[in-house]
Amino acid sequence: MSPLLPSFPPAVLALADGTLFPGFSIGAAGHTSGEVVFNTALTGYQEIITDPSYSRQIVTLTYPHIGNVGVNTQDAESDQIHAAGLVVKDLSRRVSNFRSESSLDNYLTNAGVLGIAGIDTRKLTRILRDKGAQSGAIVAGKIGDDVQALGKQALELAKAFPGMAGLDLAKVVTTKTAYPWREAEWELHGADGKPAYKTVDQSKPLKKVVAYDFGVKRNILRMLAERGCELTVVPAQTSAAEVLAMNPDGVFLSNGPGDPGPCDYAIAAAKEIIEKGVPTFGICLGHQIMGLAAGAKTLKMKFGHHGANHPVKDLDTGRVAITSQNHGFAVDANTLPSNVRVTHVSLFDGSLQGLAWTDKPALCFQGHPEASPGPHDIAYLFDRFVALMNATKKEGK
Ligand SMILES: NC(=O)CC[C@H](N)C(=O)O
Repeated sequence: MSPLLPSFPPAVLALADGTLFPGFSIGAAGHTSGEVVFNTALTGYQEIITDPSYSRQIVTLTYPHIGNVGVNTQDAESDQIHAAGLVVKDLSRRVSNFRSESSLDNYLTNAGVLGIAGIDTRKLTRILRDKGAQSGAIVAGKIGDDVQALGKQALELAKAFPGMAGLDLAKVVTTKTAYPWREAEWELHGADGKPAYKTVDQSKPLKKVVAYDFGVKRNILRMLAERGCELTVVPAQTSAAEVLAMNPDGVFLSNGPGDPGPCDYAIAAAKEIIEKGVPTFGICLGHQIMGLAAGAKTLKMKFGHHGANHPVKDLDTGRVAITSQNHGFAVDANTLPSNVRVTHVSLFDGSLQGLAWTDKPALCFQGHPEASPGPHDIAYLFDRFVALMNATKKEGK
């Protein structure tokens, strides 16, 4: 075991295929299970584990040195850690960053979330890449605990986790009540190095946007607000009638965890809103829900896309964008109706990345244009949504 963490209690990660990875417990003690996925981003561990789309997933970070910049209040993408567990190679023993408020280890512990360090994440990633994402579990014990017994328990839990297919988690992680959002992007400046948040610029023509929260990341809301959107964030199960009664200029469907297939309430709402001709934009789970609303099917990918370096081609401009990705399901390109066209494809595996409706003001993207973490190459999709709203005559105006 890694000599770097001699004073940490033992923990074992088990995969459902029977592979055991003994390591050291970081964060909370106890046990957790979920789908084990790997993320190849080099930065942004705090944004990753607080992304609600990771609910019920144990995230392996392939970058080997994690925790060195600590954690802070501003970089959380939601109000809690959503990943079911965290797997790293080396946990940085020192935290050094002017924005750091706490260590990753403490952050996990305070949130009651388990992590495991000292794992050969390259070996683990090769298994997940070759066999596909699979169920797994972490059991974290106390110093002196029998590692074999921990492993046995972890394997039982791993085998008992049913997998992500069929799981509707959007309605689990969504906000309970609607709320307004006015915070725009932030900048780092000032002697204290604290971020300064901008609010919606009232001098620009404002757009009223209703945002469905299926597990929304804050930076999406900020990037929409930055572009003059006054947002009302609504629970996942809000009906189309309620949304349309707000007379929005546009509707946004957020990212979120789980399988899009069982989200029948959201698929029905998206269908009605798109058919009404209200400009609609979806990201990740929102994109999948829009695809299902159009009559297409979704499929489970072998190991999905989780990272911040995924090349995606814009078929309209021919330009390649390096994008952030986090999804395990995808819209099946072979099932698209004739009024929906493919706008973006992944240059890693050719899978479908973006859609636009030919007869309605609607578009959606499988990856994460808000990045956080990741490059901003594809942030122009937010501008396209605003342009769609500008080009669409609102009923009654
Ligand atoms: N980031 C997301 O919205 C993920 C969507 C969906 N849960 C998937 O895994 O494909």
